Amino acid sequence: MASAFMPEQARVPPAVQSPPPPVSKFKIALCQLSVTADKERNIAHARKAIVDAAEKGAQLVLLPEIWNSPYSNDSFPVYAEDIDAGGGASPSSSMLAEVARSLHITIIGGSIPERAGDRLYNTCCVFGTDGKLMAKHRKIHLFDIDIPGKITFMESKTLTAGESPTIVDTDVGRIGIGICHDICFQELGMLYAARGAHFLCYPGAFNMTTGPLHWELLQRARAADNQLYVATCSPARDAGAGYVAWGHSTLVGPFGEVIATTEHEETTVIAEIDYSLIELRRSNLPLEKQRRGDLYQLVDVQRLNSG
Ligand SMILES: O=C(O)CCC(=O)C(=O)O
Repeated sequence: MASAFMPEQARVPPAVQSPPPPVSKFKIALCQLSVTADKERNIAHARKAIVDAAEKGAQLVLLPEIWNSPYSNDSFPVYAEDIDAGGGASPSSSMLAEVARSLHITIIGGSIPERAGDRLYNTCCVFGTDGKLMAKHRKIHLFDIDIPGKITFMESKTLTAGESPTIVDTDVGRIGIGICHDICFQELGMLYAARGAHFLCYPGAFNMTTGPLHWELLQRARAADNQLYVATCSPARDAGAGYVAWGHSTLVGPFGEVIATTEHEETTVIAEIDYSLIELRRSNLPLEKQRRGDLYQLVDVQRLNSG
């Protein structure tokens, strides 16, 4: 028999309405970069792609997961940078801060291996138009997979999982950040939507096994579930690399529609985001009003714990 009883800890504050976005329309660039073993080259190469994207009108630039280093457990400790140390300890994030400030754009800086004390994280830095570091997201769900004969990879061999969801108010809207495998967990996307996000950004590097099946499916699902924009950005594919990335960086709109995408070569996808579509889709199909909060609820643990 159905019960009306709702345990105390499942009573969460109501969802936050998305605040009016600071811009209604803007261009985003997804820089699907080639990545090599040469870190200096990777940094200069990323800078050039960002400058080119800004020249084409992009106000928000998204980079791939692990764009300054090969994606491997051997490389993470070697390429890791101490983002908080200052004084040139993180050439990758210094470049992003400088270019965001000089071009007056918002950058979601993909991810790089981060060193913090004796731990390593897979970390995304968000820079505002003044070049300030606005947020740092450490990948919450580490990618451990074992499909014999196809793909085995254990991020947990070297990396530590982040402990916090990351949502950030930028000049181009309220953005929820996830890194790659974080996209598989729908609760995180729902949580960001419940906290008023307009947009979810996932730097990612899916592979040749899960990429064809899950990459676009998950992006469209997160967008359609939550009626907001979703963008992903992958490294370009290098068939000779130890880890072969799927590519296919994509922007999805709030009806689950693919707005812009690409294949696996190096390129920059530039597309327009129109936030008025979020309201349109939410009034066409009012999922939030139809939701049966009397039967099930998402528990926002952080909001519960903060009283
Ligand atoms: O979830 C997947 O299938 C791929 C995830 C991944 O490649 C990653 O987290 O780096």
